[in-house]
Amino acid sequence: MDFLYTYETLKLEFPLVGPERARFVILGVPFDGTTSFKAGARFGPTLIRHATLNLESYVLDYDVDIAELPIADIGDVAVVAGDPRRTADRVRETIEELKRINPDALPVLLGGEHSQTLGAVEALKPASYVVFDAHLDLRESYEDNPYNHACVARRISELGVKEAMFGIRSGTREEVSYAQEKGIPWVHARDYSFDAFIELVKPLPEPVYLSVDIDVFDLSLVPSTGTPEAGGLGFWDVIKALEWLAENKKIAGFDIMEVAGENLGNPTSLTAAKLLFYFIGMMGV
Ligand SMILES: N=C(N)NCCCCNCCCN
Ligand SMILES: [Mn+2]
Ligand SMILES: [Mn+2]
Repeated sequence: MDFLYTYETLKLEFPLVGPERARFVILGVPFDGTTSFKAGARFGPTLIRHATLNLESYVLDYDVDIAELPIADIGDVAVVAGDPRRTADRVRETIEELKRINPDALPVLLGGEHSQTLGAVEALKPASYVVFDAHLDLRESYEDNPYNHACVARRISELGVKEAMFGIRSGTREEVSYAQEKGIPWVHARDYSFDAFIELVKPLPEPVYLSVDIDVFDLSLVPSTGTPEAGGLGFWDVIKALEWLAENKKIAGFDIMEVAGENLGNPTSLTAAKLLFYFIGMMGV
């Protein structure tokens, strides 16, 4: 099966299936055209796939070997350099193609800038958007571009998708007012607790699109990301929250975004790869 806009990349090390038969379909989005601080998100998908080589496919916690699950990797989207909107259109079209041949497929995006989550949300039309992020991403526009990574949650909210945000520790006064005006709940990283998480996600309508901007973690875990911020969440905080969602909500799609760097095996990619295996493992139980 060929997709219009994707090309082949490094694969995971265990046997994969075709996208027609897969339950999990990995898609890389190596875009970093609007990155404002640290470069290198274009290498995110390759870095994450490479970092998986370090991991056992058996996830101890769930007694699940993800090598036995039907996973496809359809490669990376060919980006339109410097154009987040046209690249996100390609993400949307690729996911639409995928859903036509396999309506049950769960897209798993590896990024790449957070701007590209918009394309996945447009394709999947979830009722809710749950995001782990250091940043509110609610700007009307940033650096003259409404499709900049710093605006993605704003664009998604304008689609009428209900949102809830966790691990936040950066935003502007305007973003905070917008969240307040629209009733978008968010939990500051320093106030984060599992109970606070449950309280906000329980009432959300399904299906839920789940997005992890890797910068939600404390920067000691993820130094290589576009806009790193001190004071973030721990690895198990996020895993525990995802486990609750996997158990209690229908998930439309999942992504791990903003992984960057130029060195194979960097800590950020290892954090992202571990998160990827845990997510597939918990969904595969
Ligand atoms: N969603 C995001 N990653 N937002 C952060 C955008 C960059 C803000 N830099 C502001 C620097 C002011 N000196
Ligand atoms: Mn962020
Ligand atoms: Mn973000």
